[in-house]
Amino acid sequence: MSARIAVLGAGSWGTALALQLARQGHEVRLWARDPAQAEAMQRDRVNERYLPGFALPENLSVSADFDACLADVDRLLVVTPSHAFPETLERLAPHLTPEMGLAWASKGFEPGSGRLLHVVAEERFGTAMPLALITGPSFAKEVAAGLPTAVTVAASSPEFGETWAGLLHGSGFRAYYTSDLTGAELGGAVKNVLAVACGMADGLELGANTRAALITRGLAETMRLGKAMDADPRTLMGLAGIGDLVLTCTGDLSRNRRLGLALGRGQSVDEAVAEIGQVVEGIKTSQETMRLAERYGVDMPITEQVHGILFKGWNARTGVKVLMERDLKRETE
Ligand SMILES: NC(=O)C1=CN([C@@H]2O[C@H](COP(=O)(O)OP(=O)(O)OC[C@H]3O[C@@H](n4cnc5c(N)ncnc54)[C@H](OP(=O)(O)O)[C@@H]3O)[C@@H](O)[C@H]2O)C=CC1
Ligand SMILES: O=C(CO)COP(=O)(O)O
Repeated sequence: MSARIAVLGAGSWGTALALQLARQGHEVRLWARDPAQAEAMQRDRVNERYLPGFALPENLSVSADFDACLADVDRLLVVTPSHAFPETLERLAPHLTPEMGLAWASKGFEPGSGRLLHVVAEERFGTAMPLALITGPSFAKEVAAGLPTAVTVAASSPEFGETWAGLLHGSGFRAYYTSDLTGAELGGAVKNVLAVACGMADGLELGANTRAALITRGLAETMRLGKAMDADPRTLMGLAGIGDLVLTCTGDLSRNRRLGLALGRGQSVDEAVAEIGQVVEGIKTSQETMRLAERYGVDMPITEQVHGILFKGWNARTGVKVLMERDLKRETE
């Protein structure tokens, strides 16, 4: 059944998900915070700034009027960068009802506290509010192009997970659902930090063995954190974990991987971020992941190196040496 859906955040991912929902026959209202951008998108029927080349269909409208976008909608989906998630919740609060429920597709933690976004939402709206996160290996450009993609919807109840999977599912886009919000959020956030590490190794031309080692040992440290935070390990072995980790560590569409590549080739963080011109979640997420690692007493050496390189002036080549010279240990501990 077709629904009226507000998508809040008109970057590359918000636009691609709005397109996918519109393809399924829903009436989609996309909110852009910049009035000039909203006007240009509504007029030219394309998101020239964040997702050029994909025509917006008639059943997708764009506006900078937040309240008008949310008036009388059946469902709403937040797709801002994670640092804007708490303020977006405050703005949407007067419109939100338990019948509507809250969904989001941002990947990251609350800045300054490291809290998972579902914990932030639960604290704001209570445990009766249905919550769902859309995550998994999904580059916006490929979804917009209609290339086959599989994601997972992690939700506070199987019914709400199935609802969102049903809204999105179709036209070569396959949506699974799960109830492990913690595992799904950890997988989607920490992989951005690990993609910076893989990009750096590739920028330094360290070869395919290094890349495979970083992906595998990166998964090991994510699983250690997941265990400490009661995530289901099967989630981290699925689309939200290894799936997104492999995509982001190896696919050059990844902004996090591209940041790493630039750093490995000797560019500064500021230069690289300016050149990418879009959100690079791994930067803030490296800080918050270190906060979580310390809070839960979990060893996360790759994350620690990325964080040190981004924030403390550590050297990327030295970082690899430090990782290689760690004490001998069992693989599976
Ligand atoms: N792109 C992708 O392939 C995927 C992205 N994601 C996740 O989706 C989230 C959004 O990323 P993405 O769309 O790619 O980012 P982009 O960099 O493409 O776009 C960011 C968008 O967020 C808007 N924005 C920035 N700050 C705020 C704010 N405070 N309030 C409201 N809007 C704001 C920007 O508006 P303005 O132009 O006015 O600055 C812009 O429209 C991230 O968490 C990302 O990890 C997940 C899966 C795939
Ligand atoms: O999350 C993504 C794909 O699943 C997008 O990754 P980047 O943010 O690194 O571009």
